[in-house]
Amino acid sequence: MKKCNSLQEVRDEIDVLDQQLIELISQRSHLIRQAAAFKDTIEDVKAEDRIDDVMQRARNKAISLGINPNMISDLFKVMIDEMVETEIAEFRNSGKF
Ligand SMILES: C=C(O[C@@H]1C=C(C(=O)O)C=C[C@H]1O)C(=O)O
Repeated sequence: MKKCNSLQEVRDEIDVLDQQLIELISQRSHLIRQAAAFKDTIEDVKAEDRIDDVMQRARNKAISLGINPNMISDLFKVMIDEMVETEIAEFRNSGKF
């Protein structure tokens, strides 16, 4: 991680990372929509076991990086809840439901 020499430099670095985070979340969101095409039921769309795996992997990664796993769980919960809703809408629009 880069060592910054001023508050402005810190903020500039944060601003760049925030944009990258949003771009990654956007890419994730587009992938989630594609998943609907490979599913047959609403239970498949929700895939609770897969959510548990994703959450556990995210928590483990947070712990390995020394950041609070509960913060990551909270962020992922908001993100996944929203994305599953989007996938359900995509699934319904596909006419399979
Ligand atoms: C993308 C999927 O669909 C849903 C979205 C998930 C996610 O946001 O990671 C995980 C499981 C499903 O609830 C999937 O089944 O992999």
